[in-house]
Amino acid sequence: MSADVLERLRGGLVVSCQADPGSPLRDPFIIGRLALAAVMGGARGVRIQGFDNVGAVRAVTDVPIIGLTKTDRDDTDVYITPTAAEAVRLAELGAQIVALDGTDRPRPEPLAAMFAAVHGAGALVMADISTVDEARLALAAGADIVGTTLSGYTPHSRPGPEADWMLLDELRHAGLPFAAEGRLNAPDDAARAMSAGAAFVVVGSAITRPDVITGWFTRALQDALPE
Ligand SMILES: CC(=O)N[C@H](C=O)[C@@H](O)[C@H](O)[C@H](O)COP(=O)(O)O
Repeated sequence: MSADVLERLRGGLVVSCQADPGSPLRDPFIIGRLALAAVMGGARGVRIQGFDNVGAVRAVTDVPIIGLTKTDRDDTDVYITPTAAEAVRLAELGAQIVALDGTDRPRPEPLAAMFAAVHGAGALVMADISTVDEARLALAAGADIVGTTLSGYTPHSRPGPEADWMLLDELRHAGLPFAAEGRLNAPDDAARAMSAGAAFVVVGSAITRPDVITGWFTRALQDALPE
């Protein structure tokens, strides 16, 4: 795998097509349809969670797939692709990029070994980080790109209803290659992230979680009701 796949994504939108436990969209056929709709709208790539979903999406489109698993484990807070075996399986199923937790939290397997396994399987590594220090460490350990995915989701990163704009600035000033991901909930946010130096932008909820989007609207209506 060459870095060509990153060039295909550069300057473009990646749509994360995921359905959480309990969602009526949690079905590989539906995830495949969401991915096709995203491609129809101009997405350069898709971010897909789970083996069955990666397989289903690979069967219907050849756009680059960023694959990941979400695995709840008792021994660690790391849940995005926590093991090399999962990472390699994603690559075998057709993910050209494997996303995995690149935070500095205790993890079941060392980062460098996981990166080597992904590269050995012919895929690239997107390390999902929550701070600029984690980005530095992950890139030094061999990640091909970092994603701001986990900012706000670790105890030591900035929480907030908005994207972590400060982290984007820090990554740019440090000269580190990054994808912007997380709480980019409007086209203007995506454009701002690109202007802030992102190689590409990943949007999930605002495009593919209708339950979440509906909640934004219903809450706005409730707030607008007269007392
Ligand atoms: C923190 C975490 O587990 N993020 C997940 C990573 O794959 C997804 O649930 C998000 O939808 C994705 O990162 C895109 O973000 P947003 O949905 O905010 O556009």
